[in-house]
Amino acid sequence: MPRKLAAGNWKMNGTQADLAELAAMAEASDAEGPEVLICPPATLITAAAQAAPAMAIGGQDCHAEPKGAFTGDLSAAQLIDAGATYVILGHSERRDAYEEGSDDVRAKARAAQSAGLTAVICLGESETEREANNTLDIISGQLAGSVPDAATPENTVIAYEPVWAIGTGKVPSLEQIAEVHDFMREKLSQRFGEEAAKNMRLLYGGSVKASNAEGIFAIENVDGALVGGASLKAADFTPIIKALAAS
Ligand SMILES: O=C[C@H](O)COP(=O)(O)O
Repeated sequence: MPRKLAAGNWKMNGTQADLAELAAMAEASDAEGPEVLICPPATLITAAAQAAPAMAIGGQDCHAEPKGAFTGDLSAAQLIDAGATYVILGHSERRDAYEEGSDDVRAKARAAQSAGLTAVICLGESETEREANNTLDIISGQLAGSVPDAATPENTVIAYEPVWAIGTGKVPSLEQIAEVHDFMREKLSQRFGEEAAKNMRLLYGGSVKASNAEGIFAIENVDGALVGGASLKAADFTPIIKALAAS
């Protein structure tokens, strides 16, 4: 069984003053428990890595090219240089706002993995797609299109994040989460083999809170969570880490 992962995505939130939260979160991280990852804004990666050496630190995006004239972008090697070991790719906020398609996500994931980062590749259906009963088709397409052929349990984590559940307080039923996670595990198994698929961590993301974490973590193919709003404060994130440790 892979080591579980409690991941926090701070999105465009946080300044130096918020690093104090990391120290409190780090107290809930221990070598026996789940791995804890925080992906702060890029401006805080180095300081976060120094402030919380027991936790993993990640970026929220990277460019597919290793360097060049890409104003405002960051390469995978630059994230590593700053102290990151993970990078979130294909988050729906980037798929939507920057029109990133699965081909773009796969190219970025290849660059990240080649540089030595673990890519947290996000997928998820919109509310319209869910209502039209297209969820599994969407997941299948995004999984096939976004995950590089060189994916391994070490360099890849998959995060299922229904777009309609992000920041809304709406959460799929436990049966709906289980259905998608079982489906992803099976698809990964067909492509990468049973052993690799079993060890590739599958996270659920979308309005995870202390109050719903226990139920979500009890689902067989959920290996952790990608948490947005509830990862900003130790008081909110620590109970989620503890629920994962207890699952
Ligand atoms: O990356 C995290 C997700 O977008 C979930 O965000 P949320 O926990 O605020 O719903």
